Amino acid sequence: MSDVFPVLDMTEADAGPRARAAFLERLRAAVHDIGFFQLTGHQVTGAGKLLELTRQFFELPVEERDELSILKSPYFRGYSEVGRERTKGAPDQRGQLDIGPECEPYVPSPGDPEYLWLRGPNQWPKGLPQLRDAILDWTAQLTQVSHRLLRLILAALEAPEDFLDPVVSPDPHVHFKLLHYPGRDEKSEPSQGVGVHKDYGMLTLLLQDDKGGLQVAVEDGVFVDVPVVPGAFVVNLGELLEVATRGYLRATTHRVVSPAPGVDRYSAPFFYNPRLEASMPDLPTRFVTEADGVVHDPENPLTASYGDNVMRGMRRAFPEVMSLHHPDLVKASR
Ligand SMILES: O=C(O)CCC(=O)C(=O)O
Ligand SMILES: [Fe+2]
Repeated sequence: MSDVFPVLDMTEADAGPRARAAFLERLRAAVHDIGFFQLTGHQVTGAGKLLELTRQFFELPVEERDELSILKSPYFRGYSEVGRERTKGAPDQRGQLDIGPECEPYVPSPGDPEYLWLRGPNQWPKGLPQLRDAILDWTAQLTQVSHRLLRLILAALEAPEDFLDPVVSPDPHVHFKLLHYPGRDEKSEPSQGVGVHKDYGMLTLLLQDDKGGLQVAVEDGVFVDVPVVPGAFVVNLGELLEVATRGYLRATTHRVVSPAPGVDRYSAPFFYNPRLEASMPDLPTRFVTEADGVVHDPENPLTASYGDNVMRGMRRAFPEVMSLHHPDLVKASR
């Protein structure tokens, strides 16, 4: 399976012109052919500690986790118990903690774009005080790696490396989740850890433990397992890069199958996105002329506006947060 998901060593991009050219060629093939790869040589530290803290978070007493319930946050931040988040209308069998850039509480004014509700504070567990610093350190490191990787993807497409800098600078709207997939019930069929979807933004860097369960649709309805490569991030592209290249860059559909009974899986995806207010420009690359065009899902029409896309995703994923905190927006969309 390692041929399906290439392993790319980021240090090769800085190992002289020949190694760099070979790296960029492999990167271009990966982001065009499958839209998923494994990234090593990223120099990020703290993965073991973060996975251990993730496990400890989900072992906190349920009342402590519920204190951080996402239902308390108009900003879509906090803890969701198994079954709260929905993908294509069906409940996902995973618990999660949703985190975004740390901001003061922000209340948009009438007439402001709805997506400004995504600005606000995170909720942190009192019983695991180390978690906040570990996550802020992790997301700062991953923001840098993602930015380097985005520039390498642009270089691989023979576009100016800094072309997307104004879209992400100075404050990309990063999104981070801690995830716990409990084992399925003894007698049930493999169940929806997370349902079939594409990611919204530009790049996802996933840290996973050694249990596996992430699957990618290599063709319609044919899913293959993503192997566990110790020390690597699983990287995939989000819908905005697909839109910006008329489909040359692939945002590939994926899902997670719940672990076997008695097995717990932990993972932590980091989503690298534009600034909330940014619109995604078409990428100036000759490769788009070879592209087949974006396959639009009529149930999820995409626009170039990151904020609008992500807010639409939040409406679907967290309908209770919408009806509790944003009833006027629910009414407006009917
Ligand atoms: O947990 C995983 O392996 C993947 C999670 C995922 O695809 C997502 O949250 O968008
Ligand atoms: Fe995903």
